[in-house]
Amino acid sequence: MTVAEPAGHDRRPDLSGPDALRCTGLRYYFGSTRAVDGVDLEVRPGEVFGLLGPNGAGKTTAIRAITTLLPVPPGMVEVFGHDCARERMAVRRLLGYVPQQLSADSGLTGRENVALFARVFDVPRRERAARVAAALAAVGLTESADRLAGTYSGGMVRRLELAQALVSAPRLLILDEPTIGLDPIARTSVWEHITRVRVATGMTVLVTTHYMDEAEQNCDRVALMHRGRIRAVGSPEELRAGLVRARRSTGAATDGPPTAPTLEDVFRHYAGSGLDGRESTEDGGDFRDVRRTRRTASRVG
Ligand SMILES: Nc1ncnc2c1ncn2[C@@H]1O[C@H](COP(=O)(O)OP(=O)(O)OP(=O)(O)O)[C@@H](O)[C@H]1O
Repeated sequence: MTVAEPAGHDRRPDLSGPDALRCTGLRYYFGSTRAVDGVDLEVRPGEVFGLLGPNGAGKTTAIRAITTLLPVPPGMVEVFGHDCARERMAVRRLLGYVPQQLSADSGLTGRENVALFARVFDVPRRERAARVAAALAAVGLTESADRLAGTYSGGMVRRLELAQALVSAPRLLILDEPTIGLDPIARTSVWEHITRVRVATGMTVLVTTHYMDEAEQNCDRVALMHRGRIRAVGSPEELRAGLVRARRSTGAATDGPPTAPTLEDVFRHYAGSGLDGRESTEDGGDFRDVRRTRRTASRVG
């Protein structure tokens, strides 16, 4: 597969260089609401890293700080060694960002949507057409490239937005809930394309989700976030093994036949509530999901 990338782009991640992302005591408060409350995080070059948490955990706020859309003091966020506060433009050039709010224009074709991003991100004029075509091919939209985005299905719109983010050949691709509101087949398809692009380019991927099954299947490591704080970090296997050890040490695993813990169990252990936000639905978790799904539907329809 040919994926849009600059000449000389090394497909293997440089593990000797700085972390793809480093957050040190990252904080962001909206008035008295501590949306992000002292987050330390390292994402290694080339990994797919999942930020997991229920509605309101602080994932989007953290992502907006990382993408320089919210101002944070120097020293809190670095992308490939560049400080988000001091070197904002350098950081932006390294990032591809697919926000939760849908960003494709339904009145433009798929190709025009991606071309717009190529212009905004200063892809050299003579490379643009080839890079746009390669980004569309990377997400399986070549056949539909000249149709209006307003005629696309929800999964196709999400893939189009992925192509928009890929056309500038980012080193760190950030996806905020990339599969929210999609049916299981479309979710699988979006993930297949993310994985193929990652393998083809060696880019680092940071993704937020509250779908545990997606995190289990697609992330090398995950951070469990709850009420603005990171409660645990590791590969899904490490986190599950840690819970088995914790249960053994407290004697909790001795009753009945052993059951392999899920990431949901791990999250409950560290956060005291489920990743599905069941305990937080009273403050609107379900409503926000419905609202988001509607937003997706209205853009697609
Ligand atoms: N613009 C804002 N003004 C005030 N409070 C906000 C704002 N944006 C987010 N918050 C609050 O900050 C907290 C974290 O919200 P955030 O959207 O970062 O969580 P999240 O984990 O991304 O949730 P979701 O999965 O629902 O998007 C919540 O309590 C939320 O109500």
